[in-house]
Amino acid sequence: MTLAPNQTELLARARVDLRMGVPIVLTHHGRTVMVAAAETLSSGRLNDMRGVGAPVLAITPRRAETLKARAYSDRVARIELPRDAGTEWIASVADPSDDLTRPMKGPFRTRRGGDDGLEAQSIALCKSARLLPATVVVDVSNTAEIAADKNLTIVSLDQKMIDMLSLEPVAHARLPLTVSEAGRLHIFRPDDGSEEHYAVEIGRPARNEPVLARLHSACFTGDVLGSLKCDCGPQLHTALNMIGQEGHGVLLYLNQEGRGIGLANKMRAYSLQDQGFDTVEANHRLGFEDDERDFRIGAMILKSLGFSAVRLMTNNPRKVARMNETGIHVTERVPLRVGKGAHNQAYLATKARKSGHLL
Ligand SMILES: Nc1nc2c(ncn2[C@@H]2O[C@H](COP(=O)(O)OP(=O)(O)OP(=O)(O)O)[C@@H](O)[C@H]2O)c(=O)[nH]1
Ligand SMILES: [Zn+2]
Repeated sequence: MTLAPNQTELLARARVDLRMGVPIVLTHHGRTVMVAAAETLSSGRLNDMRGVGAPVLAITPRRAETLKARAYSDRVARIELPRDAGTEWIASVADPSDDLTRPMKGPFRTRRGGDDGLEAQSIALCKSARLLPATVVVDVSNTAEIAADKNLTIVSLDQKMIDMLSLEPVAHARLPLTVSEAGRLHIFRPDDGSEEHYAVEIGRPARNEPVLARLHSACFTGDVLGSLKCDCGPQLHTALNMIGQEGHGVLLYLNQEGRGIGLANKMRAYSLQDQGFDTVEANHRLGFEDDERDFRIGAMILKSLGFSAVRLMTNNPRKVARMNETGIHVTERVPLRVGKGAHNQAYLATKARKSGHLL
């Protein structure tokens, strides 16, 4: 046991720094870089980073494709920052909101060859901080001096990243609901400092039988505001009703807003959808994959509650596949087709066509 923060804890700290616009330092196998999130970097700090060396703007291959920039790698594209490029230039490359009104972005000089591991890691950090997936990265020669002098968070990635997230149950209490008075809400806290997730248990489902279950991803707009752009609100309430009628079951409310990109990025995606792009194209233009969710979280919560088999309420075959792969046996898929209307018809059709959802 040591007082000093470990790698997971330093990464949590680094995510907050990036959100606040404070650069961080990443090291791996003798290479050291300073990293800032494109979205939050100020002009003053950009100038400071230029004093260290020649920065690149790291973006995802998805975003590079939209910008017609060569990625030379399947994990990251590194655009050389022109001498006169300021934060406005960086924002216009990272953020697609004005792509249509300013179609002539570029041409871009991208770096080829060399080690791009830290650039790729920096983008993964931005994604987990729910920021736009774009970073300004500069190689640093005098690590100790820079970090000690400026008090920046330094994270060494030499140790293999522990991909095995773990979640702890922190509290639960009785919660009578409209659909059933026998409700109980459980809170689970990930050990990497990310958002907590919830399980609504109704009745006292037997642990040795397949439980009627829903893995619901947070949708503030649909679940809370009653947005007509998606089917989330009706799916949430129908699932709770079905479990209530059966008398036993569990609904996981996973804080993976916007298929894991966060609400701010989802609103950026909605704005692109208003410009004519569909839900998948909008994610790609922003630099994200179609779906950035980690469904292992759902499986871990189910296991922690003592379940090993589910009758899963979903139209998404990926959820079924991921549950089976992560040790939760799906004995039956229970369709959940509700909430179709004029505003979300095209959205649901795109999910069926491009993401394999069952209509
Ligand atoms: N990025 C993005 N996310 C969206 C959009 N519309 C809805 N979402 C999010 O999509 C997720 C929908 O989650 P779910 O309903 O659990 O999942 P699903 O993949 O549709 O599968 P099932 O509902 O189980 O059939 C929520 O996190 C919403 O916030 C969109 O246009 N773009
Ligand atoms: Zn929704």
